[in-house]
Amino acid sequence: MLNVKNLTAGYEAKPILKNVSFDVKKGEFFGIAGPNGCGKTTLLKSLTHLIKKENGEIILDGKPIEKYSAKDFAKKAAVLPQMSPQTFSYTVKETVALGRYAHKRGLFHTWTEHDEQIVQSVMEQTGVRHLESAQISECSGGEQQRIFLAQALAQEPEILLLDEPTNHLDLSFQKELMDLLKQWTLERKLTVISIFHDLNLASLYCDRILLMENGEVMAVDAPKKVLKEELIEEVYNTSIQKQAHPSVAKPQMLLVPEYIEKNQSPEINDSFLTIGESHLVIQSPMPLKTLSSGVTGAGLGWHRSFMIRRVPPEYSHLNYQEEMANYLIENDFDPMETVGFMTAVNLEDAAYHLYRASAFSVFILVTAGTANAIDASKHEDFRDEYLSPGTINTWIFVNGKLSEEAFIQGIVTATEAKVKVMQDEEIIDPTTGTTATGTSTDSISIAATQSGEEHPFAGTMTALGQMISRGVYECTRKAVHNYRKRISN
Ligand SMILES: Nc1ncnc2c1ncn2[C@@H]1O[C@H](COP(=O)(O)OP(=O)(O)OP(=O)(O)O)[C@@H](O)[C@H]1O
Repeated sequence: MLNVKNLTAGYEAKPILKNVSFDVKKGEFFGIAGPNGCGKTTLLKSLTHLIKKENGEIILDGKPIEKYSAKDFAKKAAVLPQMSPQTFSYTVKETVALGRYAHKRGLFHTWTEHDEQIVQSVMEQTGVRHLESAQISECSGGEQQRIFLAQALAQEPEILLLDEPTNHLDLSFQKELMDLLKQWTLERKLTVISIFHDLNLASLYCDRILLMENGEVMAVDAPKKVLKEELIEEVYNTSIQKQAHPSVAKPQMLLVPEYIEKNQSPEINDSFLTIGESHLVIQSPMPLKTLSSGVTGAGLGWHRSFMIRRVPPEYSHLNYQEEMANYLIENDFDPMETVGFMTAVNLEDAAYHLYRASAFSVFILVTAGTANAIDASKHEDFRDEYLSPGTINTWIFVNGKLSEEAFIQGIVTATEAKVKVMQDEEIIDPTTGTTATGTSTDSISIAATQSGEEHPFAGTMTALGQMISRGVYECTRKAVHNYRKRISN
C-alpha cells in the first residue's frame, strides 16, 4: 500500500529525516513512536506531501505521492492532525460533512443521500451524533478529536494518518477510538498509520511499530520485537521495566520512579508478626512483591498484610473468597493489600525463623496440619471426604530483590523441601497408605522487599534457594511436630 524508500526530508536548512525506509501493508495498523522531536510529525507531513522531500521515494498504491492531485490524494488518504485550538466556527455536522469534499465533482456540489448516510454513520460510530448542531468551538478537546476523526472517516479513505489521536481522550474514549480503528483495519481493510506517545497503547493495537530516534529508523517490527527494555531505555534515555499484559499476549512498558528505586526497606522478620487466637499477621511497613496462592491476593502483586486466619474444622462457605474479604474488612485489613490464607490448626503451633546470609535474609513461617495428607502421585485414587485440620501453609519473605524466575523457582524449591519433610516424618496418605507429598489444600506465598541484593534465581544450587529449602524444611518439620504434639494430647 505504502512504500517509503531512503526518505530524507526536513525544513529549510534543517534536515530531520535521514534515509527512512519502511513499507505499510493494506489493512495494517502501523504505529510510529519515538522521543519528542525525533521527527514523527515531520514523517507524517512528508507522507501527506505537506513538506517536500529532499531525497528518496514515497509510493502510495504504486504511484509517487507527488503525482497525485490534492483531490485524488484525499480520496486515498485522510489525515487527523494534532489538535490545535479552533478559531473558526462550524457546526459539528458541517465539520464532518467537509470530509465529503474529496468525492465532489465540478463547481456546484450536490449533497446526495449517500453523503448524508456516510456522515450520519461516521458521527454515530465516533459518538458525536448527539452534538451535530453544536458549534465545534464549544466542544471539549476530546469531542473535537472525535469530530475530526469523523471528518477523516467521512472521506472514506483507504489509508488514515493520525498524529497522537488519543491525546485529548479520557481512558474510555481512548479504548473506544482504538477499538474502532482496529475494527476498521480488520473488517474494511483500512490502513492506519498513527503516531503514538503511549507505547502501551501502541503495543495493544499496532501490528507493527516504527521506532525513531533523531530522524532515523531504529526498528520496524511487531510490538514484542520493538518494545524491548534495552532498546526503549536507550532510545528514550530512561529506566523502563517490561511486563506482560495480564490478559493479552502483548508487552507493556512501565516507568520506574527514581525515588522508589532508592528506597531502603527494613528487614521483614518476626518483629512484624503478631499471633492471635483467630489470625496471625505479618504487617509489612511497605508493600512487598508477592506471588501467592492465597484466598485473597492470589497471583503476582504487591501486598502489605499477610494473614493466616484460623477457621473451624467444619468451615465451609460457597463464596469463601468474599467471606474472607469481609473478614479482612471487619478486622481493618484492606483485602486488596492482603494475602489471606486459612487454616484449621492452632496458630500458636506456627513455626518461624529468620535465616541470615551476609547480604540478604529470609524469614520463613509455616503452619501445618496433616490430616488431609495426600500422595500426589496417586491421583487416580478416589477421595472426597474432607478430614481436618489439614493444610500446610508456607510463607517465605525474602529481604532482597527477586526476578520473576526467582519467585517461581522459590516456590519449586520450597515445595521440594516440604515433600522431603513428608518423607522424613513418614506422613501417610490415609487413602492410599503410601507416603504423602503434601496435603490436599496446601498454600504458599513468596514475598520480597525488592531492595538490596538481586537474586536472578532461587533454585537449590543458589545461596537463596539453599536458604529457602533449609528454612522451609526446618520450619515445616517443626510445625508438623507442634501439630502432632497437640493432637496427641
Ligand atoms: N516548521 C518547522 N520548521 C523548522 N523546524 C521544525 C518545524 N517543525 C518541526 N521542526 C523541528 O523538527 C524536529 C522534529 O520535529 P517533529 O515535530 O517532527 O518531532 P516529533 O517527533 O513529532 O516531536 P513530538 O513528539 O514532540 O511531537 C524538531 O527539532 C522540531 O523543532
